[in-house]
Amino acid sequence: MDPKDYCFSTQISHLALDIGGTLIKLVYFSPNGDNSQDGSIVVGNGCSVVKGRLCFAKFETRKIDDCLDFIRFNILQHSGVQHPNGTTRDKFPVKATGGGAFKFAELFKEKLGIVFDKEDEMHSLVSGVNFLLKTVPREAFTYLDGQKEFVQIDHNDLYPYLLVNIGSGVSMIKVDGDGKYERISGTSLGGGTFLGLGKLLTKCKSFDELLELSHQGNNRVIDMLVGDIYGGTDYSKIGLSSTAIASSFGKAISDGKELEDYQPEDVARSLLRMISNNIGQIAYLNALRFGLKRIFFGGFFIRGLEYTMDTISVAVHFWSRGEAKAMFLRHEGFLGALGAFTSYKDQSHSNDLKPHHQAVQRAVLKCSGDDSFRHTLVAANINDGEAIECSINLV
Ligand SMILES: Nc1ncnc2c1ncn2[C@@H]1O[C@H](COP(=O)(O)OP(=O)(O)O)[C@@H](O)[C@H]1O
Ligand SMILES: CC(C)(COP(=O)(O)O)[C@@H](O)C(=O)NCCC(=O)O
Repeated sequence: MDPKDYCFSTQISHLALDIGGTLIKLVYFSPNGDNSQDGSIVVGNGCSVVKGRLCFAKFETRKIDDCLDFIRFNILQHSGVQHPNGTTRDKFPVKATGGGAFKFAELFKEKLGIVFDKEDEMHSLVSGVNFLLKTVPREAFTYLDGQKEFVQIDHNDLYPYLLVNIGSGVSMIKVDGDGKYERISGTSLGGGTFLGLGKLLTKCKSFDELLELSHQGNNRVIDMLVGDIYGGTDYSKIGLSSTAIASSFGKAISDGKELEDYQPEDVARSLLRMISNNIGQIAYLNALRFGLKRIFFGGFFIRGLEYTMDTISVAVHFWSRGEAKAMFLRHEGFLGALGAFTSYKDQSHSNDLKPHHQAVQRAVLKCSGDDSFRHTLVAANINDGEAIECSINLV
């Protein structure tokens, strides 16, 4: 990882982590160098506004030591919170969500002197999506037939919607407003299944390698199509074309082949299609249960991959007969971390802390066009989303 890809122009003042089953996601605020001396501009009511960027990074959970090093060297020491000898000089409030906020709490305390301020995972996911949809322009888009189209979000007509977060596993949450939500379903066949089965079946070592393989593959070599069963014709009476998948991996039962006889790229393609299709279908069924027309898909499984988004969109479109719409998010993998970040506003104010360690107290991540601050989106490390220019209020 090259430090130049991250935002370290000045001290990092706020950090939120989402520690999941597969990946650790980080969102941190890097104030601009052009703020006044203490990094802030006073705007009245004892409130100061700091301009800067929300930056994003991710690590594999199994390589948690890399994440600890990153935080130690690039955030704590860089911000003067920790001496190079490891002693911690200041309190640095860190928001944490995901299962790892519990599992690794002791480790972070022991290695970095950080005590997590824990936020609920579902709550954070919902806060993250609402924040993105309400404040970041051109965040949500549809993807169908190779066409990406940004969706204009009407703030007065945002709810209800279904959020489908595809991480290691999949959570489906009906969202009715800010902090108003219910987890209505889920499935254990998620991104972890794709990666886990993919590693076993293709011997590839990483998610990126598996995706790369899937690009080159042809799922029809392994999937049993309707046409394979119906002698090349459609089953039009029930609306199934001859090219529709009748049974994922179904050809493998009759080909008399071993795993080695299949090309790994075809296996990867079939697997990606199976997982994406299945999630699209379960999502649609849950949307139907509650009469929801809009479905937002998040989680790092999607990774902006056209084939994945197309498969999910087609599944939703097909099963809902065009009634429901699948939508995707540019910061798809950072929903939980962003949600945890926005929860800084709930913290109580402490006068003892330096400005850059103060709690963010108002509802206060302003990126939208209707305030006086510029909100250009800045390209950053393409693997880790895009930095978001914004300002935060310190009270
Ligand atoms: N670089 C990567 N390494 C591992 N898995 C990745 C990577 N990029 C995307 N993924 C996919 O994203 C999934 C994890 O998504 P994420 O939303 O971070 O879930 P979690 O919170 O459970 O870690 C993985 O199971 C895998 O399918
Ligand atoms: C347990 C989890 C919320 C953890 O979140 P994750 O780390 O997978 O993002 C998620 O894996 C999940 O919802 N699994 C599906 C369980 C089920 O409903 O069958």
